[in-house]
Amino acid sequence: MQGFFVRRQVLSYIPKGQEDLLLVSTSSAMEEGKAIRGGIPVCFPWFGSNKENPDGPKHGFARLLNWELKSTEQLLTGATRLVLALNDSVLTRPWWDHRFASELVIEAGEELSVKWQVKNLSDVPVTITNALHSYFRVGDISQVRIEGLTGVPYMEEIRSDEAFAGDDQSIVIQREVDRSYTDTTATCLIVDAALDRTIVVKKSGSQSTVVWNPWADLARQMVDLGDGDYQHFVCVETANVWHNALVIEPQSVHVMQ
Ligand SMILES: O=P(O)(O)OC[C@H]1O[C@@H](O)[C@H](O)[C@@H](O)[C@@H]1O
Repeated sequence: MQGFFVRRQVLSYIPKGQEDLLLVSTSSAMEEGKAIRGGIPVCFPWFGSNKENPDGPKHGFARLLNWELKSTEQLLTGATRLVLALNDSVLTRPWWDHRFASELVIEAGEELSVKWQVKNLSDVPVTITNALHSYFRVGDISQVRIEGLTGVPYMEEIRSDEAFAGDDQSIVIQREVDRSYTDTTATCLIVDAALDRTIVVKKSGSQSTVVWNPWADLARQMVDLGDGDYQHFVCVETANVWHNALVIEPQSVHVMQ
């Protein structure tokens, strides 16, 4: 196994003898203040646009700022553990005027584990939406099947403001897909025929799963996505969105993994 991280997120995780589990576009920005197009960005304290503060950055500020590296450790299992921290500061309060302490615990060994937690240090309850916005690498998007979301209702903003009833089959992506599945804690499987592997996405502390691929037209308009990149990833995101937004009481912690 090999792993690569920046002080914001995981970039890469290469299981022994396999292709990288994740994709980062070669056209991605890498400087602080700009989102990284790939790996596992953290969306917090809101997912998508912030309706109360439309000038706030899309998907929140956590993916734009460098976090503090708190520790690195080699575990007895041989895995590597990194702990990153992001607290409220003069950089975050203009966007979201709440006090918080957040940690990202990354363990890369036989499996990759990403645990994100946030403590509300304000004296009022706060409402957040969030996501671990994983870009999973696939051999060929048109040969991918996503299992685990059969029958789960979803929102698909590009088609309607109304919720869709769940599909009765596993998901196949043949056009732009931007779906927020709600009220689901299910494990998902990304069955990748071209790379002959199945990625198992387990989660906890998450009631929503977002599935996104921009497909060719939207991908062409994205300056930070290289030609043909859309064919080689699918985002299956561990999230809390729409009516699954979280209310965190003062001094309480929410953990999502
Ligand atoms: O371009 P961004 O801000 O990284 O967002 C990428 C996509 O992220 C997905 O999670 C959203 O559901 C999409 O609506 C969005 O387009």
